[in-house]
Amino acid sequence: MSALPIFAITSGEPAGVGPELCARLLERDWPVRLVVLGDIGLIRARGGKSRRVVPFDAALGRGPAGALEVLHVPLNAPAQAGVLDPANASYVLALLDRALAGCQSGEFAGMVTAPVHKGVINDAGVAFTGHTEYLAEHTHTPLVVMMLVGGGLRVALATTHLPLAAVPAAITREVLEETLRILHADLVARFALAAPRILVAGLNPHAGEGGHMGREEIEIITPVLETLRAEGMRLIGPLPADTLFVPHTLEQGDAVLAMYHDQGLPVLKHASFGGGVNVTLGLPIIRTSVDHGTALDLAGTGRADPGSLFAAVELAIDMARVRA
Ligand SMILES: NC(=O)c1ccc[n+]([C@@H]2O[C@H](COP(=O)([O-])OP(=O)(O)OC[C@H]3O[C@@H](n4cnc5c(N)ncnc54)[C@H](O)[C@@H]3O)[C@@H](O)[C@H]2O)c1
Ligand SMILES: N[C@H](C(=O)O)[C@H](O)COP(=O)(O)O
Repeated sequence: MSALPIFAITSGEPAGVGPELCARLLERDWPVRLVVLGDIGLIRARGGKSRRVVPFDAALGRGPAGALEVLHVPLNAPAQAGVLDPANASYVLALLDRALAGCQSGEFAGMVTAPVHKGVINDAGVAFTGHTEYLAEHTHTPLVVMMLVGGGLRVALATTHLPLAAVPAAITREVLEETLRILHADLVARFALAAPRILVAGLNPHAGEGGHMGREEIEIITPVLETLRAEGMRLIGPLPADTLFVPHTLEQGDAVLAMYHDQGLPVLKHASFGGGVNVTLGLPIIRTSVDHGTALDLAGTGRADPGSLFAAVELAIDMARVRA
């Protein structure tokens, strides 16, 4: 029997829903080998006593049938559901570091991340804005693109986790052009779209109303679109963001590029929360993630929906196949 590709699943913030959602991966038969990274005692405790949770054995070509394999990374401090503890921030980051190292070495075919709590990592003294930026930095990738997939939509972002006041200055011609190049290239290479059509949002209300409500569309966005169209990219915009997401317009594109986090993600999450997937484009590895956060209010209750984690695993597997 040939060895199965292994995908690493980081279990994320130990006070959140990540550990119990990872334990629920047992509910399905997967066509690949899944290895959850986390404290094995925590995964067992949050998954319920009857769950079969076993240590990961790298020497095996396949994991034991009907069991969930855990690559044990010890907690720094006991974890209590719903209660954040900065003492475990370095544990959360160690999960990411181990998964990334495995992806880079070829041990893992990709990584899927359960949610982390950005605030508690910062409270522990580590500047952290998200997996997206962390993985970019730790793979020395100058620019990556966050894209969420769900509800029949693909929504990518020109800027990610930064204060709204900092958004306009962050959208330079260089950043926008490179963002569109990454988005286009990965839609081709990882989503099997031969000639993707990308709907590009404006930044300002009504896409600036001809310059009367902001000039970024005229000075930044339109010149970049013209440059890239001349190379053959199929780009539509800049479009007013309020009507970009109406069905008639969405039908004309394969993906949307929104200018900032809360321009694009509320629409996507309204359409698919609990079943959406967050993908990092432009990385040298495959990384997908859930569309939700740590849900501290649900942690330990067993009521959190595993749908987004399942969809994230499925998408990572699909992306690996397209790429292979
Ligand atoms: N992929 C990630 O690591 C990721 C994604 C989003 C948010 N976050 C982080 O999570 C933390 C909490 O964020 P938030 O409170 O804004 O969002 P949240 O997604 O944790 O919670 C928002 C609401 O959705 C519910 N919810 C979340 N996941 C659910 C699930 N699986 N099943 C059923 N209901 C679910 C919660 O109970 C809550 O009512 C923040 O630090 C945020 O930055 C992390
Ligand atoms: N922006 C994401 C969302 O709203 O779902 C989330 O914060 C996670 O981002 P990272 O994948 O960078 O952690």
